[in-house]
Amino acid sequence: MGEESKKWVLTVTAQTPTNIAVIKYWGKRDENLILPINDSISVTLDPEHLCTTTSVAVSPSFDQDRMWLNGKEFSLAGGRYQRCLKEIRSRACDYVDEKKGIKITKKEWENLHVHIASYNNFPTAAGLASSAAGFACLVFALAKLMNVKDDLGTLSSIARQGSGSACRSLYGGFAKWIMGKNDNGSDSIAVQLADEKHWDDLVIVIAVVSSRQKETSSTTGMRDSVETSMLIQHRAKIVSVNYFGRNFLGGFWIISCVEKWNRSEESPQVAYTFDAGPNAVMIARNRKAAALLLQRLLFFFPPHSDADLSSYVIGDKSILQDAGVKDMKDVEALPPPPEVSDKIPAQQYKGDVSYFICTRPGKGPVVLCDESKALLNPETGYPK
Ligand SMILES: Nc1ncnc2c1ncn2[C@@H]1O[C@H](COP(=O)(O)OP(=O)(O)OP(=O)(O)O)[C@@H](O)[C@H]1O
Ligand SMILES: C[C@@](O)(CCOP(=O)(O)OP(=O)(O)O)CC(=O)O
Repeated sequence: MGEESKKWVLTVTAQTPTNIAVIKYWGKRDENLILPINDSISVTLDPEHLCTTTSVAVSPSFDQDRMWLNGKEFSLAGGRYQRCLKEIRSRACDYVDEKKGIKITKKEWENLHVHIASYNNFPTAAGLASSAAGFACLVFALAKLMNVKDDLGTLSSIARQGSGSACRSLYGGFAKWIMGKNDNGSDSIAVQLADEKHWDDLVIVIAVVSSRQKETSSTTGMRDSVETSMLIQHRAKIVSVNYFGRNFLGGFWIISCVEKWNRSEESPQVAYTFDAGPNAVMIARNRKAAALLLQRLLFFFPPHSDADLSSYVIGDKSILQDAGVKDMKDVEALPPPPEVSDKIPAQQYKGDVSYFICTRPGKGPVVLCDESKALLNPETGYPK
């Protein structure tokens, strides 16, 4: 290849949502292929509030595959990254861009290196499913770059090999990861159950108790559970006992607040769930329930007095308006919820929650055409 022809760079940028499981994946029957021991179901969260953006580039001038995560170079040596790259490369198709004079044959993709730059707009490895959005975005962006023609089900089975929960992030709305039966994992794929419009007034409120990196990863946590627990089918309990760790109390008081309220109503208003960490995820059946929930949460878990409300409740702030809370004065004026007994003064937990994220079901992966959103320079293929 002449020096002139080494100059071209081809890039694609994609954005992919994260997801929260309502029926959890917990435990693998195959650690390498990442095959689960049960089906799982999740809600995809609105990428406007929580998402990964990944730019990928290919150029004959690159001499190795490289990745930058949240601005820092990140090794691609791990087996999970290598497997995703290999699977996508093996499905690459001929690509022609006559205007730019680029022609890449299926065979040539095998020897071309890629650059990857990714950014999570939320804390990484803190129990907010960064690996789910991250691997889904990596696989989706690479598939677009390499002109892969396979369907989303196949892409989900590749993302699964990066991180199990990632396979569900290939779809908007509500997704199911079918565990499958085959030893080679070919039938362990995710499917969409319903799109994001199916239940469009569902509101998800995440109490971020700690955005520090987790002390135990999901991978290690579920391996320990499978190896040591005879009660894996009761894993919800096991997760809470083993992995709340230091921030256990924040999560515990949130459960207690939600339970008390649900019991006082005719039917449950809010469901709650935890992934492998202390952050509580609450799912309100509609906006009215979400506003009432937020009033309760802000009453029991007010921010420190010097905090700024707009950074304490982030995401879909319209729920704050529905709750009638405009500023810190409104937070301080919130009365104890009616289900709290008049005789015992309600206990409040100031500062126990770092912040709340209000969000809703969202759309699946998209390609971003706006050049300003790209993380790699289109001329050089290096981070901007
Ligand atoms: N944008 C990204 N692109 C590629 N890989 C990512 C990205 N973000 C996170 N990861 C990978 O995921 C790992 C973090 O996954 P981990 O399961 O420990 O935490 P989490 O996904 O944030 O939490 P959980 O899965 O328990 O909800 C990172 O170390 C990195 O390898
Ligand atoms: C508690 C969970 O969030 C576990 C997620 O585990 P990961 O998908 O992060 O684990 P690996 O497959 O080892 O990468 C439940 C769920 O998302 O279903």
